[in-house]
Amino acid sequence: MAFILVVDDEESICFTFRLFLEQAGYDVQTASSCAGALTVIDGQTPDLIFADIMLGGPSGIDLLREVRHRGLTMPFILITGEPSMETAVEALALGADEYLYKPVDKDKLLLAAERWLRYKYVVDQKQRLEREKDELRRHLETVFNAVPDAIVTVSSGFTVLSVNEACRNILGMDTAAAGGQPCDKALGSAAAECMPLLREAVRAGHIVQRGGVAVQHDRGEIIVDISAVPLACAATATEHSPGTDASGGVMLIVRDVTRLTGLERALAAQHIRRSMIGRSSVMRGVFRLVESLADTDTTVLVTGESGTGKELVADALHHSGARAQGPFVKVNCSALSETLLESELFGHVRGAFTGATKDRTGRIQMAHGGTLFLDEIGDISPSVQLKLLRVLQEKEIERVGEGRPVKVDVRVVAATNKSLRALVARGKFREDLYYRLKVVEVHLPALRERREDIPLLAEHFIEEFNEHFHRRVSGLDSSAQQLLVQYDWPGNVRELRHAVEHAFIMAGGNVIPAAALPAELMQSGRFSAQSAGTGALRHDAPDAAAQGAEWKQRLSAALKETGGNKAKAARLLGISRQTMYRRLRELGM
Ligand SMILES: Nc1ncnc2c1ncn2[C@@H]1O[C@H](COP(=O)(O)OP(=O)(O)OP(=O)(O)O)[C@@H](O)[C@H]1O
Repeated sequence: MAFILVVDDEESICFTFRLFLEQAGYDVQTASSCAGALTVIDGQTPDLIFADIMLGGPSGIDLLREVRHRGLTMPFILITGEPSMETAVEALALGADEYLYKPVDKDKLLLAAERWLRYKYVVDQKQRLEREKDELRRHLETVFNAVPDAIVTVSSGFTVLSVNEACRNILGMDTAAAGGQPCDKALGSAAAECMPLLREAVRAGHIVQRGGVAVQHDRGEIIVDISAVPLACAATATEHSPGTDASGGVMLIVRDVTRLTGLERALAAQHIRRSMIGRSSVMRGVFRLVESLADTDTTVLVTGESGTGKELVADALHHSGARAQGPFVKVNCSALSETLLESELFGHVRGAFTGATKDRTGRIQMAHGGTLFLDEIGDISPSVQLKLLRVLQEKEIERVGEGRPVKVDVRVVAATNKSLRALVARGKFREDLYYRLKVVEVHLPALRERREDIPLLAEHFIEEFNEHFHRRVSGLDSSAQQLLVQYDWPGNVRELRHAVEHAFIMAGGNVIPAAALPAELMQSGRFSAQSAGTGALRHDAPDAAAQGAEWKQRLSAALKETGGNKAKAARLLGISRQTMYRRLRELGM
């Protein structure tokens, strides 16, 4: 409720004014002198004052002067019985809002009260909004200066409007002098990287970003992510809305990611070393090479015998590099016929050939923004070779049956266990494609060339199986380890993994004995070449009985594991079904 003070030395006026105003719903106090009025004001600030000029002592004008002197801005209405030009002028000059002549009737009084209280409400609201706006501006300024990213607002004519504190550290800017300067001058050495993005954002009217940009700085080189955001875009937070009017200027945001990049590199290296096991110097060299290639877009050819980990290398190159967020698409080139491979890789349009009932996106296009892994690349036909060459040279594809090329952004990693050089020599593989693929070659050595990695790999697989089968196998006994290290591993790490899985399942206890290993390994050790070939037991050997018992144990374990399924048990033991039946017969099982 509005509070009104009425000041008059005539008691009857105070009484009637109070009556009329209270009836209209106002809270009213009266005073008969200037001093009395000031006592009321000290207790509670009125929203409106009506004061007679003549108060029989200090006048209403003195009261007005004191009120304004105290910085109070409420409407002040002077009332006089003897209007004079001079007092009216003085009153208005001192800040009186209205000058009323007696007699003041009810309507005149209420009209004045209502008008001036409404005016006061509007003025109060405006002042409150301005205070809030000031507070918000101060708050934003604090945030603007506290954010760790360098922020520069730039007019559409590329003049610096404002900069925050972080610009000093990240861009080496003189933040006090930057406002009003041409942007390229204020940005100094960062201008070469930032200006094209600012221009593009103004031109296109949408956010333009670039990551991992190296900027020279007095602290040396730093790596930054740069975004240029049209201010209209920032205001409406409509990211990537093409066509936004950028005439309001652009905001440049520069984030120092030097430390982050270092951490990412360390994480990437960790990823590679965790997924790929090996301590031999040759494998350490492979890891170093893979780490250094992860962040590049270079085409990589991974070579090595089957099972040496070529796919793991492709996977590590993708997942520890800049394309990790993009797709990793694998194509096994030897698994498909020429036509199928072509449409699998490049896609096709409906009706391109019999059976092409609808449009299909090829794997290369699916890998856009990521990595395409072409396994068994040595097996592709001459026509696919030619098309692939175009992908590597032009970075574009053409779907089968469509004459229109489409741009693609893929990193190609190819793998082969064949000698592409020999295929080139025999005219089976295009030389130009060979060199395009082999920009960098990662060669994986056969397992027999790095026997020191075998115990480590076996341990790694046992841990994996422990987790998978919920067991606690602690490792291999020394003879089993010896067998693993001596064996030649024609199937390389894949074969080792299968052998350890086999032994893990066969072994009843917590330590894996040599007897639990697959037949081929046993044969390479204690069984004769003849038995290795036929799978027959050597009853003439001095330890035939022991071997028989061992086999009995292995066969029962395998049958138990497979729920009595002999075919599966034979597979588990690495022997043919016929051998399995023969052994069961021989051992009376
Ligand atoms: N260094 C390694 N550390 C751990 N596991 C490995 C390593 N190398 C290979 N492997 C494992 O061996 C198996 C075969 O690996 P991968 O498929 O990568 O080989 P490849 O060379 O691509 O084989 P292929 O030529 O037959 O396609 C996989 O189970 C893989 O996890």
